[in-house]
Amino acid sequence: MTDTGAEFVVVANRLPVDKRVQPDGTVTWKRAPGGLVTALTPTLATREAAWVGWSGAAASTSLDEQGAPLDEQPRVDGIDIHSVPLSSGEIADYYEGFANSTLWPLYHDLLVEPVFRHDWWDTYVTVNRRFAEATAASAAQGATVWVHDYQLQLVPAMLRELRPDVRIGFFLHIPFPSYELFTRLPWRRELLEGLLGADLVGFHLPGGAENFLTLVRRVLDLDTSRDPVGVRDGLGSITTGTRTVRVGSFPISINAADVADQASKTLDRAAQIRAELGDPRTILLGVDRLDYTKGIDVRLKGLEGLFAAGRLDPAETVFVQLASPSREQVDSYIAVRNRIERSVSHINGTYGTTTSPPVRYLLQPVPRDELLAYFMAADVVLVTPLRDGMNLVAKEYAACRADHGGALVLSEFTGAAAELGEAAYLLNPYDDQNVMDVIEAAVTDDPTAKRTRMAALHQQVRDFDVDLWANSFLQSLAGAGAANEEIA
Ligand SMILES: O=P(O)(O)OC[C@H]1O[C@H](O[C@H]2O[C@H](CO)[C@@H](O)[C@H](O)[C@H]2O)[C@H](O)[C@@H](O)[C@@H]1O
Ligand SMILES: Cc1cn([C@@H]2O[C@H](COP(=O)(O)OP(=O)(O)O)[C@@H](O)[C@H]2O)c(=O)[nH]c1=O
Repeated sequence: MTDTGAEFVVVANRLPVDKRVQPDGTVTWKRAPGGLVTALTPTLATREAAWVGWSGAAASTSLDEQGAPLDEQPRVDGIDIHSVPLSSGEIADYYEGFANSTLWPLYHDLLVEPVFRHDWWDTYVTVNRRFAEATAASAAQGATVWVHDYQLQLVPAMLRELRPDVRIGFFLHIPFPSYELFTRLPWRRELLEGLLGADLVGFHLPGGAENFLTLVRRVLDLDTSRDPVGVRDGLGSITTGTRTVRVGSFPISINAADVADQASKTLDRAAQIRAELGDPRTILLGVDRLDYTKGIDVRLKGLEGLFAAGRLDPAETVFVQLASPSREQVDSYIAVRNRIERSVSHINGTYGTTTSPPVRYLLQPVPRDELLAYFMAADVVLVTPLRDGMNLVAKEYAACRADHGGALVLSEFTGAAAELGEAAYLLNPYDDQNVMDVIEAAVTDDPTAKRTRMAALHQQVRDFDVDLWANSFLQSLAGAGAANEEIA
């Protein structure tokens, strides 16, 4: 970053690092897990960049030995970090409240009932303004600013007011709902107007982009394009005052070559994992944040059904579920955790022995190398969300398997299904019978057929990687920004 600000600024709810304050007051910053962080790391490595976000902890007033405030702007892995402080009340009302108890369930097809509270909305506005102000202070003249996700939908308009000179892109990582769902929001106009501060608004899938165009047309009465939106191409457009906001579909991906390379170094550990699990005939694997959207209970129910019907032998099958704790103070997350843990106990109590339970469940974040070793050890990976914006786990598994081993079971209701659906074992998580049939097929299918499918999956993620995602978005943003600057 120069003295006058960074040329490229990422703005996201989460920093790509976690802040830890030790009992002696020492502060350390550690890389944090999560899809967005994983996806953007390679892009940032090639740019002089700043990242504005929240550390994940409540703001403290900790002082160093000289009585000065602890540094909230470290440089980590070559990125200038600008930490936006949130109080514990703001975490409750903005993050756990409006973001994850209102918007998250509403945008994920009402899998749980969204809560609409005006005090949460007020805090969402306050926190979005704080993010916009921190961004305005960190961006160089004419910088490119990339705002991410549902937690920050008001930032584009707030930032444009503070800094009309910068180019603003916004990308939504979760599904964008239909008119019928979105218009339940008492603040529907404000959220749409917030997004329209951007030069380019991006979604994973064309369907999200088209929902947005429809909403802007019907709620705000603005002129929009009506043609179908393409993938990385065929942008939609909205005319607002003298500006044109472009709207597009940019499916996120991963650094597949890097994942394949790292995975190839984990083969000894993968063999050890198989041995530690008792060398079963089949290892099934799930890897998720513990979220009700991920359908962890769907796969447990399917597995139980297959054991009960004698279609899979629990003595020869181990299902490993790696679950990373998430949003642990939110009621719906406490409820899904209880449901999953009851189901794991029930299956192990019914179909296991004291020495070989068929389900192994870990409620801890798993480091990357260990995760890749599990992918290499697994015969089948189960990705069964009821709804998911993309799902990078599915793409990471495909990238790992350069050996064309294993099989991917994938829900139709993930963004990833749009690209991987033909070669994966696709299932409908709402259909019990289909869940059992598809898991059974992925376990028992002819090995040659499985290898053909995995070869296609692997090639897909190699061809459409995260650089393509970032470059296509940023190129479209440059075009959209330049067109608006010409008019201004
Ligand atoms: O920050 P948290 O509350 O701990 O949640 C972690 C992230 O979850 C969501 O991820 C989404 O983005 C992925 C990458 O595009 C996508 O594959 C996945 O389908 C989405 O659910 C959320 O959107 C992020 O903001 C969170 O940081
Ligand atoms: C459970 C777990 C996951 N990871 C990594 O986190 C991301 C998850 O991304 P995805 O798009 O599948 O879903 P969300 O963003 O969570 O909604 C992926 O890169 C995983 O490899 C991890 O590093 N450690 C974990 O324990």
